[in-house]
Amino acid sequence: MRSKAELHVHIEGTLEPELVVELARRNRIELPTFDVEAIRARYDFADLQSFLDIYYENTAVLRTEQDFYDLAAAYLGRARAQGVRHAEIFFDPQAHLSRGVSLEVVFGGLTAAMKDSDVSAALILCFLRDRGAEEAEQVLRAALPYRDHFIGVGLDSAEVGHPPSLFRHVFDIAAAEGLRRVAHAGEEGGPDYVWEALDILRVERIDHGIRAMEDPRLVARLRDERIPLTVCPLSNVRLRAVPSLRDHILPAMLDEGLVVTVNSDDPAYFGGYVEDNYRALREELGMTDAQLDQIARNSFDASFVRV
Ligand SMILES: Nc1ncnc2[nH]cnc12
Ligand SMILES: [Zn+2]
Repeated sequence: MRSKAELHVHIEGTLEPELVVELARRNRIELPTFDVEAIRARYDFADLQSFLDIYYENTAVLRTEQDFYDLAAAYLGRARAQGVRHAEIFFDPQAHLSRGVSLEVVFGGLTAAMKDSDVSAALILCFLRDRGAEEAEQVLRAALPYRDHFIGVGLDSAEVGHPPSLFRHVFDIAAAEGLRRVAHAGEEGGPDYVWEALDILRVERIDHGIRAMEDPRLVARLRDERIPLTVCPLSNVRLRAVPSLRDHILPAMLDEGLVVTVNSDDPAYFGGYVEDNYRALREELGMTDAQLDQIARNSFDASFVRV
């Protein structure tokens, strides 16, 4: 199996139904069902928002440092089995702060699991764009005492209607703190969101970015500046950003000379971890070993931490 880095995975998106049930029992939280197959049966999504509704609902079972430890330890173990040598992991502090779970608990559990793993790992703090720029700035300021625990900031959650330009100021603060910058753009939103992420937020990677392919000038910019794109093929299929894997634009992105990487996004929800994405590209899209080798090399070139 190829060694690879994973650059686009949300730790909350690695919460498998089995762990949802275990943590709900441990924390005495009521669930609509304790049947893991019934939970999984709900994972039939019409679009990004219908997924996010369930994703945030399930995070309610994460309460204690031990819960965050168990979540990250489970992901790192699975990632290791899929050839991941290094992971740059997103987390959504607002999804926890809003439930009364402190940053100390979140950072404590995640970083302890990272220390105990032999997979190299780093955290990227994501702002929930649908909660606005003011709250994003509050979260960043609250997280600065934990500055040593994360390497960068990102922008996720419901894309359309929440353009990157709204977050200029908080990304400026992050840059001044020496934090790396990424943003989800061009997943459901158009190429204009990718332009804004580059020009206004000064991001160093684009998360998803598949719709950038609609704008030849943007494709040229991404190629010329070697801006990496963290593409998530199984996610795009499950969230209906593309009709099927066979229709995915990823091979064309590679042909354009873009620095494409392949990632799992929210593997507990989308039917596979990162190697499962590589395998699907080979089996369903007929991508060659040489193409997949290039993608794996790109993942190390595009990572913020050298391994
Ligand atoms: N694919 C995705 N897009 C936007 N926000 C997310 N949060 C978790 N997964 C996401
Ligand atoms: Zn994502």
